[in-house]
Amino acid sequence: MSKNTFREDEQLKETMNIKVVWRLLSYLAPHKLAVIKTMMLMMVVVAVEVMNPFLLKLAIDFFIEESYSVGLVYLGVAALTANLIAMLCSRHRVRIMAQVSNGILKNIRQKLFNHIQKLSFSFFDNRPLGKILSRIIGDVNSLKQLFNQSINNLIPDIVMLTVVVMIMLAINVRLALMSFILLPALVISMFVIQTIARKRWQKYRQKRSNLNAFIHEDYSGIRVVQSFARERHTSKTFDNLSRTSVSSFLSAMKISACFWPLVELSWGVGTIIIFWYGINLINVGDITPGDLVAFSGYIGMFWRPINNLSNFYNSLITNLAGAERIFEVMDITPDIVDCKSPKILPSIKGKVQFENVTFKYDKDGETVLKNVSFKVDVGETIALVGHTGAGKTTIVNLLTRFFDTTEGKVVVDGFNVKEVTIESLRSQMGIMTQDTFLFSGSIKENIRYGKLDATDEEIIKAAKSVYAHDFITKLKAGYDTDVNERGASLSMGQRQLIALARTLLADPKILILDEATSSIDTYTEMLVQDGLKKLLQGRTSFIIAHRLSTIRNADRIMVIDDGQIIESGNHKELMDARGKYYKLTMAQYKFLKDGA
Ligand SMILES: Nc1ncnc2c1ncn2[C@@H]1O[C@H](COP(=O)(O)OP(=O)(O)OP(=O)(O)O)[C@@H](O)[C@H]1O
Repeated sequence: MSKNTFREDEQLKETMNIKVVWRLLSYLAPHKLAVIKTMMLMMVVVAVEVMNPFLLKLAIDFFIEESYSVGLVYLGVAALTANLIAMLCSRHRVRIMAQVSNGILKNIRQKLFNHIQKLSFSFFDNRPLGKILSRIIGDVNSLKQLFNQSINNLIPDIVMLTVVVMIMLAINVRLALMSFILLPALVISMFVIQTIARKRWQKYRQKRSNLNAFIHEDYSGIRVVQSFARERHTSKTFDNLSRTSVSSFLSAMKISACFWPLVELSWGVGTIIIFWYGINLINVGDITPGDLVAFSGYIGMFWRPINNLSNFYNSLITNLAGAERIFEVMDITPDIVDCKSPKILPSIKGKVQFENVTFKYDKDGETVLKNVSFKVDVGETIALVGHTGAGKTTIVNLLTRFFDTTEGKVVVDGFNVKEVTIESLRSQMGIMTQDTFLFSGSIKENIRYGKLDATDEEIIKAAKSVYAHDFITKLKAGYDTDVNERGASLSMGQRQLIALARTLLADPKILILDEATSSIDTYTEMLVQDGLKKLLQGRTSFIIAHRLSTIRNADRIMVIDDGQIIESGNHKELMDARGKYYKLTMAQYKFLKDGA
């Protein structure tokens, strides 16, 4: 699968709108009580609002016409009290719903974050980090408005509309039917608009995601950008992406903006029709003037929820694209998952066996490992050497189950790695890869990452064993020195030493060091090797290194070439055999000698 870059739009699977909506609504389930409470509060508000025009009709048709001022005062006081209560209920409702909608967003974001963390390397390999961030932050935020509106307006507006329609029908059926005359045309136009708008909002979210991906990539590679003085070039790319994002937004907005004028036009025309028709009905004695005044109050209450509902519909269309993108990621199943009834790998000794392992990264891709078999005894140190791209890292990727074998099996202490839980397997392995990643925080915190409950003494001991202690204590704040994001304030070699201490602190039974000391100077490496020798005792370890002096003392050296083990033995045996290992060693020796 080719990597989706900032240059390409992410493709979404078509999902039915209604399914996405139901799925979104299911997040309301844990907040049932709060929603019911809000609805009850809203009922009070709706009842008072609906009552107001009726009180006006009473005032006009009875108290004013019959000059009964005491009744008018009572009516005024009752109306004022009812409206005050409604106002308090409304305030309380808004507060509850703010809590509910924020709770839902937190829940969705947490779920998405946890899910993405479990996804396989291929997920991360195939899309830029900026696009992933765009989903966790941008798309989840876009749901906020949707939830706020849906809870605050949707249900109350539907209730209000139903009650008002019933009252209008009760006042006068013909007048009421006249009010609904424009509705079918409005619904059809809205449907047409939404079909176009949804596509446009999807496009906008894709373009925004591309922009995020580019910003993330550019800032991550800022050293390369600046060292090649490519700032003008990247600014131009940014400008292009940003323009595309803005124009896709404007294009979507243009169509969405048709919603409100349409509703307002219908509202205006509808009101004119009612007054024209209502006056005719008064003239023939079908309704009283009070009925028409009350009706004109209800007509406002009829169109306002319709306006709100159309706003909600508009916001649903606008933000549904965000929800679709969130659910699409949630539905991706990791390539590597626990089998149906996995065993917990008991505390291992460290015996490893590869049985006829064949592997391809992609189904249709190249075969990277070809029928590889070997056995490693408890405590053995195995070195994997070979040309770039020969398949060394792939072997340890299969052992740690970052990928699954295409054929054959990988066995640890008699257990097929596919049949045990991933957590019980990986928690007994210490893996240090080429890209030494340090988290923002202090050196101490970074080393402690290997064992979260480690004491300061244990941390210092681990650092001492890899000869990191000396340079750490020379730093201004010692172990409390901040390493900045990704360890930017340290040299590559220093970062590797810290990562090495972190891996060793975890006290793994199987240790994997993939180019773990490649950036450390030869002298320090010699010291580190010395320290490692003691630490490797009793542990099975796999060491991958291009610098062959690093692995000279390994119990066994396996030479990988074109996905196969072509030589295996200790340094002396392989040198005596004068095969590939001998050639590689001599070539390196000559290179160093010529360079000296
Ligand atoms: N995630 C991946 N998806 C597809 N192909 C991959 C992936 N990782 C590695 N490969 C391919 O698999 C082959 C073996 O890669 P591997 O990383 O195992 O080599 P290596 O011997 O460790 O190389 P190096 O010494 O450069 O680290 C290479 O041809 C590489 O292009």
